Amino acid sequence: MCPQKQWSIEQHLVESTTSVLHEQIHQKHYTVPQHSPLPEINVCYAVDKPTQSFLKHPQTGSCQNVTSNTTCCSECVGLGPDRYNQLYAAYAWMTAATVIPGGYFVDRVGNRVSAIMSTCVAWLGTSLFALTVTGHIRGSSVMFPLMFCSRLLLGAGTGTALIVQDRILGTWFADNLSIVFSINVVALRLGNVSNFLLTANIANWIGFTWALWVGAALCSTAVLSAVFLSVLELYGKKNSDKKLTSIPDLSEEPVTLSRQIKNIRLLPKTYWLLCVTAVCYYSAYLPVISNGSKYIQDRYGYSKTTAAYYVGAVYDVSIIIPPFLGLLLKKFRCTGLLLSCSAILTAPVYLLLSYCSSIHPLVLTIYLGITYTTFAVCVWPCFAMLVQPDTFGTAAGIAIFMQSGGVGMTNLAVGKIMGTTESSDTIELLSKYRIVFWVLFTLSVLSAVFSVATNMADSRQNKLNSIFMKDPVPIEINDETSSLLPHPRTESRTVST
Ligand SMILES: C[C@H](N)C(=O)N[C@@H](CCCCN)C(=O)O
Repeated sequence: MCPQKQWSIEQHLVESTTSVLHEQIHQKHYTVPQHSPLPEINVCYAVDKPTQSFLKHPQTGSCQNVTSNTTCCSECVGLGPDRYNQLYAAYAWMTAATVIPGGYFVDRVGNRVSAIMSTCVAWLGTSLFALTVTGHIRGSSVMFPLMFCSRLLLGAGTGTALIVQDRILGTWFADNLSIVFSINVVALRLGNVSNFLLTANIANWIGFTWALWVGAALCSTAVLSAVFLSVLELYGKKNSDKKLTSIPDLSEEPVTLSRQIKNIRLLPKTYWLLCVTAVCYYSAYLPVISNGSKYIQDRYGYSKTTAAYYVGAVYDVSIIIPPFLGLLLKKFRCTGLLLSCSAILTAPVYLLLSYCSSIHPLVLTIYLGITYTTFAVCVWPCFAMLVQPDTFGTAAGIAIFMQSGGVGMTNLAVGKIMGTTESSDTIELLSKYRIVFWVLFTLSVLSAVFSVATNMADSRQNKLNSIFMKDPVPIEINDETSSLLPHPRTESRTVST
């Protein structure tokens, strides 16, 4: 199945030598980035890969009583791996727990209030985390509980902020969904990459504590952006010559729970099929991002830095190609079809990573970057095309809740397969990786199947592929009391005044 090319020992030695050079150049660069919503929020992460060494290192505080043969880290706070990973879990599960009520909250109070409140909560979380490693709190018995609380706040804030972000794009740019969502993916990934380029270097330059405070200060730009956005939205709604949104202002009929429940029940089948498509895709893709660096070290023999650099290539691609994809979709208006193509073309990469060591891992990570980026640029605008803005928050909350649940379960499954302690036998280790890749491949195939089912379910109205629409139906933004408009939302729309 794969072109057979055995890497000789010499080749591995050459590779490991050059990777040492890489180490000098790219130290602390591409460790595994994590997904994050609003680009400004991205600097809100207090716990991320570049700072993990300061957090996990067992040695804490001053180094006076450290014996010569013990590594010392006066900056470190000594959480250890278990408590460090509890901070990640706190964030992930809080995001999942809050996105549904958060999405309803967004629909109820509108973009402006929810944008400001969600970014304030995230900023509070980041600031609290910085406080925990400052002064007398650092190393005290309350440090970790406060850290844990800060991660809960961050999870609640960023999860809701992600929904607000997409709702604003879907509300204000319904005529250019592909373009704006592709730019959004670029902003997200720029946030990831800049976060990993800056955080560790700042920590090394002015110390870990100050690095976290710099992060908290940068996170405040998310709040300032939300305030500026709110001013713009107010101005836009008062001065625009067309009704840009069907979202009721507070002065109009408020969004009620019963109305939202009715609207959710009225959501088309395509929405639910799209949710499953996204769940399966991200459940397969994200574990590769989080475990890819270690796998590349174990499977191909690269250094930690080189391996992380190769995994980071996924995000390099995500910074470059989205605008081109957005322009392509704007012209051909076949978002649903491209979604299926990306899902189908992603599936083989999991088996190639597992079985074809003769293919350079960088080739496969760049390939994954292209298919993932195409999928991300397509899937989120599809939600905006299927759901009206006044229900989008609740609907997006359900979608992200399902996605978080799927990703969480897949990560647990991967952990169970790999075992609590890493196998020292390479053959056994690689056979465990192979099982993992078969699980991810299966999820990816399911994602492709459900993406095709989504397009088939949409084929009557062609909301996702308006290129096939015979006579584009003008979108009438009628009174806000109606629930879901019968008309499909397409890239080209006519709105009533
Ligand atoms: C993991 C997180 N919930 C997520 O889905 N991240 C997506 C968000 C893309 C948002 C586009 N408006 C990603 O691909 O990073």
